[in-house]
Amino acid sequence: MEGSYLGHSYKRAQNIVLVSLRSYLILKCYKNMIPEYLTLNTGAKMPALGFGTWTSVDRNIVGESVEYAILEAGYRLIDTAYFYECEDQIGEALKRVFATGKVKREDLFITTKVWPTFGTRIEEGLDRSLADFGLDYVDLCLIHCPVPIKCDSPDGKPLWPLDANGRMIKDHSVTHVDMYLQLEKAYKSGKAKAIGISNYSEIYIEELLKSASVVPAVNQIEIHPLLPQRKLAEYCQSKGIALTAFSPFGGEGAPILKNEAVKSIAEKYNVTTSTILLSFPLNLGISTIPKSFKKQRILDNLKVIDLEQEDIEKLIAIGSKSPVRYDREEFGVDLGFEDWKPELFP
Ligand SMILES: NC(=O)C1=CN([C@@H]2O[C@H](COP(=O)(O)OP(=O)(O)OC[C@H]3O[C@@H](n4cnc5c(N)ncnc54)[C@H](OP(=O)(O)O)[C@@H]3O)[C@@H](O)[C@H]2O)C=CC1
Ligand SMILES: O=C1Nc2ccccc2C1=O
Repeated sequence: MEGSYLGHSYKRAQNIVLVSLRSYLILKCYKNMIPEYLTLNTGAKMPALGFGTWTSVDRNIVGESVEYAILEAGYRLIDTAYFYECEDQIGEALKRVFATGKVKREDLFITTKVWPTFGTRIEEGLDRSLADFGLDYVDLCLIHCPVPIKCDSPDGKPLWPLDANGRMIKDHSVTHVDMYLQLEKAYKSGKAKAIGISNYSEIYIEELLKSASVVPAVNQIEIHPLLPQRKLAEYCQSKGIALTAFSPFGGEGAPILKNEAVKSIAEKYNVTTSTILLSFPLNLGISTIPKSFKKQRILDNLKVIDLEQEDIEKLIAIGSKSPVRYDREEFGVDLGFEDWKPELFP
């Protein structure tokens, strides 16, 4: 009796172990569908989900938000730019983070962007960011956008010089290809472990690749269900250029969180709409960098899930016919995006 009882409990234990092992393996495969990192064409691993830092409303709390995001929430990628005018605050935050001894420089992936008022002095633009950070290298440095902007002052300001007609003043003495070739020098000097581009459409990338000796590691562009940019994304991926989706919620005020079609997919999975919007690029192998300076949202924005193929397709369909671009800055040139509508940029 005792023997059979022991035998029974042994079998039960064995079953429990087998079932647990099977669940673990299923869960492991399931979890693995969303990448934790993207491997760049340099071989470096870039965290797939990072922390955005651009704001026009609450710049005074960028530093403390970055500190919280790294130390309390566990973000390891910080996305910033000279244009955001907060890199000094981020530098101070990084010093506080390193002083805890819990996170080291090599645990973090810092992305910055050189603003094109430094069109003829790209390396100097990067040096200014490095000085503000108090770092001797960044993990990724991007040309912020492919339109050189006129500037005569050492600090690259004004960032958005306008002529008497309110048009942004371009610098015709330099091309977007020249800007990138200067960035290649910074890469070769080790100040940027990887280099890339931002706001580049296919036509600009084609031109760039004819002269570049270093294929951009990343193109950072606006991507979300209302602007899926599938053709550009697939083109970049075919060239070994990883993508980062900016404005995953549609930018300030997070307008896409109110989209009914996205909401109904969130209901199906019993998750928040923000989880769906962040899971969307990740399920397509695209990294993303949501911005929030609110503690609970900083934590919430780490929640992502695997989406079924039919839902990924539903999300792509939302903006495929009539894409909506929220980042509508007027550079005075056609940036060559498929959804470009001149009337949006009068
Ligand atoms: N390369 C480029 O040209 C560009 C790059 N970027 C980068 O991409 C990052 C992200 O894009 P961004 O334009 O900031 O916009 P996002 O799409 O990340 O949206 C930010 C807005 O969403 C709100 N928000 C964040 N999380 C939540 C949540 N869980 N629930 C409700 N609201 C939320 C934020 O408010 P709150 O802070 O109050 O939570 C803020 O108003 C930028 O910060 C920047 O680093 C952005 C634009 C252009
Ligand atoms: O995050 C950003 N917000 C912006 C607004 C205008 C131009 C560039 C950017 C960014 O990179």
